[in-house]
Formats: sequence, structure tokens, C-alpha cells
Amino acid sequence: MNHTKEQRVLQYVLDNATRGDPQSVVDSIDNYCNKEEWAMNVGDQKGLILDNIVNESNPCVLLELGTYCGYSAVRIARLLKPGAHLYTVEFNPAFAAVAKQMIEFAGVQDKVQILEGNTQDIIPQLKKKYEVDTLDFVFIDHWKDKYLEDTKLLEKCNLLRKGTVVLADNVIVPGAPDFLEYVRTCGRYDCTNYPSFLEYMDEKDALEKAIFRG
Ligand SMILES: O=C(NCCc1nnc(-c2ccc3[nH]cnc3c2)[nH]1)c1cc(-c2ccc(F)cc2)cc(O)c1O
Ligand SMILES: [Mg+2]
Repeated sequence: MNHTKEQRVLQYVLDNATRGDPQSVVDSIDNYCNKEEWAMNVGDQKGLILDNIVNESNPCVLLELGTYCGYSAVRIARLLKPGAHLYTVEFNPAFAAVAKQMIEFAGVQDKVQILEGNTQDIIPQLKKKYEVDTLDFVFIDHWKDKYLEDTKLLEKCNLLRKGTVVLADNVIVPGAPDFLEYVRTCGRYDCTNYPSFLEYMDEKDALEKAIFRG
């Protein structure tokens, strides 16, 4: 039954967290991945930085690229004000199925919508099909070789406005050098690097915040 790691993470949450309590879901995933099996959630150290940046941005319309098990979707959604909405894009049906159950167990399903498919196909649909005007916050955490092309696609689709916060995970490990080079040198973003550590490990990693200048 729990043949995949992602299913085992979900089962541990169902067995140990409290239904409707997103903090307990986040804590349970971190406990499991620290003690039992490593998994590519943003984790608690980088998660605290993510929390602070979400709180200071006070966003209403958010996009996440790379749902995975739903850890960061739950982590972000638990901070959102009433009426705020997070769209999260997941390519892998097995990941999306786990994330759906994770989000529902946490009780944040009214704030989060999983969009299954390729970011290249979904991003151009956000305005017409999902009635998005512009995005207040983007969390990029999907395949590292897609960060740059998807950032450029968000620009091309006029989904970014003056002040939109683009926050990227893993800019050191596994790394997204072409994305970093672009946001830091193209002149359209104000960038800040947040040094931290790879989830559940002692290896250095970082988040990069790139605020769109409009
Ligand atoms: O690959 C990662 N994350 C990506 C998952 C994903 N989940 N969904 C997608 C998606 C979603 C829509 C898409 N549309 C097109 N491609 C798509 C891919 N990608 C990742 C890897 C590591 C990592 C570090 C050290 C290691 F030794 C091994 C691994 C750490 C991390 O924090 C990560 O986030
Ligand atoms: Mg990541």
C-alpha cells in the first residue's frame, strides 16, 4: 500500500498529525524526514525564512511551481489571510495525489488549488482559465533547470507586477545558476539571498528573493 516514499510521508502525517491543524502537518513531515527518510520538502530552516517573507508580503494571489507532497503549500496556506488563494503546479500525478490528501487533511483546501500539468502549459492559462490578473507571490521549487524559462514565461504572460515577490528554493543545492544570473543582472529585479541549509541536512543551501520592478 505505501510503496512510495511520498505515500509513507503522507501515512505518517495521517497517523501522527491533527486533522485541520496545518502546523501539526508541517511538524509531522519534518519529524518523519529528519528521523526516517529524507524528502525534498523545503523543510523547517528554509521554511522559517519562507514564513517571514510570506508574512511581510501579505499576498492575496500566490503561485507555487512544484507541489511535491504539499509541505510548502500547507506551510504557506496556514499564513494566508481570508480570501487569499494559492495555485500550486504539479507535473507528477503520484505527487499530486499525495499533496491533495495532505492539503485536505491540513484543512487548507479552500485556500489551495493544485493544477496538474506542465508549468509551460499551465502558466499561460492562469489569466483566462483561472481568472488571475497578476501574482503577488511566486514560490519556485520545481525542476531546477526550469526556473529560468518559467520566470521568463511569467514575465511574458504579464503575470508579474511592480512588487511581485519571486522566491526560489535551492539556489545553491541542487542550484539554479542560470536563474540566479538572470534575476541578478537583467535589471528587472531587486534580489536578496537568504543563506540556509538543505532540508534535513548540514549542507549549505539558500533561497533567493527577486522582487519584480515592473
Ligand atoms: O528536484 C527538486 N524539486 C523538484 C520537485 C518537483 N515537484 N514537482 C515538480 C514539477 C512541477 C511542475 C512541473 N512542470 C514541469 N516540470 C515540473 C516539475 N518538481 C528538489 C531536489 C532537491 C535535492 C537536493 C539534493 C539532492 F542530493 C537531491 C535532491 C532538493 C529540493 O529542495 C528540491 O526542491
Ligand atoms: Mg526545494
